[in-house]
Amino acid sequence: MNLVQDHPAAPGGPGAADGGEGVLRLAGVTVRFGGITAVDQVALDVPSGQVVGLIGPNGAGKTTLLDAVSGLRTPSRGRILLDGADVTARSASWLSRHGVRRTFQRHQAFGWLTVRQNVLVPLEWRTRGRGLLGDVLGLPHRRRETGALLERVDEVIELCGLSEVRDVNAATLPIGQLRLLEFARAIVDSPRLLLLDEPTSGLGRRETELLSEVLLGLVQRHELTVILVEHDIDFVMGLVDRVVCLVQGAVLADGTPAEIRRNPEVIAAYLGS
Ligand SMILES: Nc1ncnc2c1ncn2[C@@H]1O[C@H](COP(=O)(O)OP(=O)(O)OP(=O)(O)O)[C@@H](O)[C@H]1O
Repeated sequence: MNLVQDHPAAPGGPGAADGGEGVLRLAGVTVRFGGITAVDQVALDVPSGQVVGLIGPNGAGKTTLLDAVSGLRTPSRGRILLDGADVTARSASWLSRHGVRRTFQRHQAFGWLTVRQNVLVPLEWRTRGRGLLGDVLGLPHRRRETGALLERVDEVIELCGLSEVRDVNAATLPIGQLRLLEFARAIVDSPRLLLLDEPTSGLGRRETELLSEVLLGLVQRHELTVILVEHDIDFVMGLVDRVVCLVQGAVLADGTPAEIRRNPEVIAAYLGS
């Protein structure tokens, strides 16, 4: 089974609506919480295979923007297009089945499941509700399908340096391995668009390097499109093609890492001298 980016396309097909050519297009996306405008008319086109760093001070709206793109929060105004199709009102589960996967600042692993079982969970939908763990004991053709999914799970566990703790309950893992598990869960179903919310927080230097290597490998091999929210500026700048700086919900600057590093407004608002 080829799990690499074989998600159903968004209805309308690639580029079908509005002439959208990028994987993701944000048009005037605004998210309000009562009187607070957390995201303010953000417009962004992200082409396939691009790695975008989303930076900005605390409270700038970075996580809220990821929430909107991943379907956890419906924008108050504006539109979100995926492969040219309007997905503004789509649910998080619909978007995840169509290749939009994410991590969270606080990991979402199930503590009572092993690492392997945790990494299986995002693949459950591919069994059409039959129950993946139950399939292991099922009919021969089901066992073959399930075998391919388990192979993929073990491949990702190894890629993320978690093989030694594969059968350990997640609750007993240190924070660094929990973050890597969160990352493994986000990539196991071969997303087209990967949204990472501060993936290096809690990681040691070696783990950060590992994450960076795995991410670069995925981007190079599979044209994975990534939006990365991160405060570790060296990590961001070394990894991304493009940096977008948000301040008070709005885009302050958008450019290459080198352009952003020397942008006086970004330096004043966030980077410092
Ligand atoms: N559920 C909510 N209800 C009300 N206000 C919220 C909610 N979530 C976020 N906010 C507000 O929206 C603004 C943007 O918050 P958000 O968490 O998106 O910022 P951020 O850039 O991700 O910050 P950080 O770098 O600290 O994670 C902040 O003013 C925050 O207090």
